[in-house]
Amino acid sequence: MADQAAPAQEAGGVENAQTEGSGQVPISSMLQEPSYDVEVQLSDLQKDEENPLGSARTFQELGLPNEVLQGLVAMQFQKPSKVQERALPLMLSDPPRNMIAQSQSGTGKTAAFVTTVLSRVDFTKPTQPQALLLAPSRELARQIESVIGQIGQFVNNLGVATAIPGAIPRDGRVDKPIVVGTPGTTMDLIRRRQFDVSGLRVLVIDEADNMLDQQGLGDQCSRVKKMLPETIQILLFSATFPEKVLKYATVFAPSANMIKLKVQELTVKGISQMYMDCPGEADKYEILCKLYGLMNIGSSIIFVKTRESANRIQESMTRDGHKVSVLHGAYEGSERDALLDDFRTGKSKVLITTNVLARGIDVSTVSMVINYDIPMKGMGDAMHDTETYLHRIGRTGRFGRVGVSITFISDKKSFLALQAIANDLQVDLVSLSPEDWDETEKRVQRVIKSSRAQANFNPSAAP
Ligand SMILES: Nc1ncnc2c1ncn2[C@@H]1O[C@H](COP(=O)(O)OP(=O)(O)OP(=O)(O)O)[C@@H](O)[C@H]1O
Repeated sequence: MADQAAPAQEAGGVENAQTEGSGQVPISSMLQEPSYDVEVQLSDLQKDEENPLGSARTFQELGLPNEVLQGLVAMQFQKPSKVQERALPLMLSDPPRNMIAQSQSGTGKTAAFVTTVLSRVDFTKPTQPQALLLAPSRELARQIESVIGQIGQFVNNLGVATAIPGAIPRDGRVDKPIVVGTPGTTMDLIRRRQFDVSGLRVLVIDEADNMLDQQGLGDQCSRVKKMLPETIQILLFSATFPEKVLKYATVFAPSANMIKLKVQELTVKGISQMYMDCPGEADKYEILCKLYGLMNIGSSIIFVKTRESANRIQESMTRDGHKVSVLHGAYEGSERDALLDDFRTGKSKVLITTNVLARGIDVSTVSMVINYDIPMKGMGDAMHDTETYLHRIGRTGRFGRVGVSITFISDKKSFLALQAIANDLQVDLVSLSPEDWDETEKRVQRVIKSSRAQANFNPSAAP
């Protein structure tokens, strides 16, 4: 069976999310001056106990194996973030206990579960799969593989297999201690007996709310789990856990330790959330080009609803002299890999994509995210999708960086949807007007400049 990581609708959000857009606060009344401070450096943020990056302890105090510690030091991780500090001791305790952990986008969840996996695996058995990590897209699986390679660079016999389409030949075997994959391919490999799961001791599910969603990947993940040893330690991670999915998560990972965020903690302070009030749908394209024409933005991502509109916008922007790439689920795996690699290295700076890249992708140079189409979900796109909004804007403002998100609204439906999202997240949004480009430029450039300055200030947050 093929992976459902890139469905035709490219809906990466949680279909069953319980989002109550009840209170009616007019967006215009939420207007505020953006506040960010370039002078705040990562080391300062990490001293702040209230900050999600802050912590009272050091990695050395967490009792990690030496070679893993060395890897963290080599990555210039000076201190654990809050989720790392709190989750690591719980995940590493004996006997192993399940974990459900929520923490804001870009606060180091990946490093937390990768560190756990590297600490749990017995590398003297280099051909025996012992840890399985599942992610919703091939891009995220490859990224996790790369983080394992970095944090695990001093581990003897480190081996990682990727269970993504095309990676393991039909007659091949999964014979590495760590396996990272998408659920469909992983399920196929287990069923075809190419993947011996009997020695697995840890299962990590990243973007767990999305992965356990019964309308999407939930069925595949449940099937995979049924084939694994009953005693396996289950670790579920995400920036969002809507109540309904959380309930199922507690069944999927019974008796789990839990780290949860309050609603007002969901957003990352460094992301300056703005919206562009476009006169109509037909004006959005021109406004987008004007934004890119006026400003020197650096790396940015433009999220649209469908593959077709992604292609259309890319073709038009290219014709109009902008250098932009497009990535979505219709591309072949190897093309997708090359496109994202080019974006990571800065070879391409503007990426137009769908929800397939809404979650998890970590490119620290991204200073702007555009929601060209506001994320919606449900039959006929009837409902605003707060979770996908949060994950999309979380592609910027990573680990103490600042960034800007601009959501385009063009009619009553999109206006109300954004209002409901702002209400769900209890955030203020800054209004941008296509009538006043001087002001727009000033507001956006201020954040972009801060983002650049910050990258220079702060070597450990630099790409
Ligand atoms: N303790 C640390 N010190 C410094 N940088 C860190 C630390 N932990 C993680 N990072 C860096 O922060 C960035 C974001 O981390 P990561 O991708 O793990 O976030 P995440 O919480 O998984 O985000 P998302 O919710 O988007 O999946 C990465 O570039 C990572 O290298």
